[in-house]
Amino acid sequence: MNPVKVRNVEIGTGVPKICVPIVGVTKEEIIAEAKSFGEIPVDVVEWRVDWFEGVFDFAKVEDVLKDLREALGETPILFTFRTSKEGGEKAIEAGPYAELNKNAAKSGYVDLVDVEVFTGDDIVKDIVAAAHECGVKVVASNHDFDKTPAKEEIVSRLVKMQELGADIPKIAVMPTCRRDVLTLLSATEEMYTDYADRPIITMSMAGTGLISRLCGEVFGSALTFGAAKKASAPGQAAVNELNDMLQFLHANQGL
Ligand SMILES: O=C1C[C@@](O)(C(=O)O)C[C@@H](O)[C@@H]1O
Repeated sequence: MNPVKVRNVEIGTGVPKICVPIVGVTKEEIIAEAKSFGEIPVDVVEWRVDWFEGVFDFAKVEDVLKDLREALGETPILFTFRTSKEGGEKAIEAGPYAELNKNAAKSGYVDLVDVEVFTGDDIVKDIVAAAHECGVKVVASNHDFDKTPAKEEIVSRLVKMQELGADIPKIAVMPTCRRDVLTLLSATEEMYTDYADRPIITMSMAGTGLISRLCGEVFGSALTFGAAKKASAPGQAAVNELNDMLQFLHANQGL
């Protein structure tokens, strides 16, 4: 297992890292939210740029990124355009999607970019190469907001992300019953133990799946999303409580 180091944060060792999403619409909202993070335990900030009103004008995106970087100091920034196909706010064609992510990586303001693995293998490889050229890490992702695929399917998607060169494979799935949560955890354990040579991120969404956002240290998920103001997906707990739970589980691993 090779941890991924972004700024001063090591993803893949010890307590799962906490990522807090920003889902503001205007520049003012986005920067105000970033400035409010001073007191809370945040390892990584995700800017969900698909919520931003100026997302299709890169000059506006870069203008926000510059101020975000200033507001966040050394906290790593994960740049994410979540497409409407995978639960995000807006649709985008593959070409502009690739351009946006490559421009974000080139801007020098972001540390990680999220790339949806089902955008297409060639485009994913192209974004990965461009990001790596700028020293930016890639989180490959996949989301199913309706159901939980079979364990073998979850593992094979995570393996595919790894093969395409992503630094951190990630999958979020919706449980339709309690057993689905076990399927996600079992897939996580299998990927972590048998296939992964890098950190992975997994979660089962909504209240039923919340347990999966707490126990990553046991089953092998290296990072978990918590909410500061507004959650970006169902099942994200408040970040202070989330941190307490992670610390509790970590402190008692030696029992
Ligand atoms: O991929 C993810 C995970 C997520 O969907 C969640 O369930 O916490 C939240 C998104 O903002 C993020 O990009």
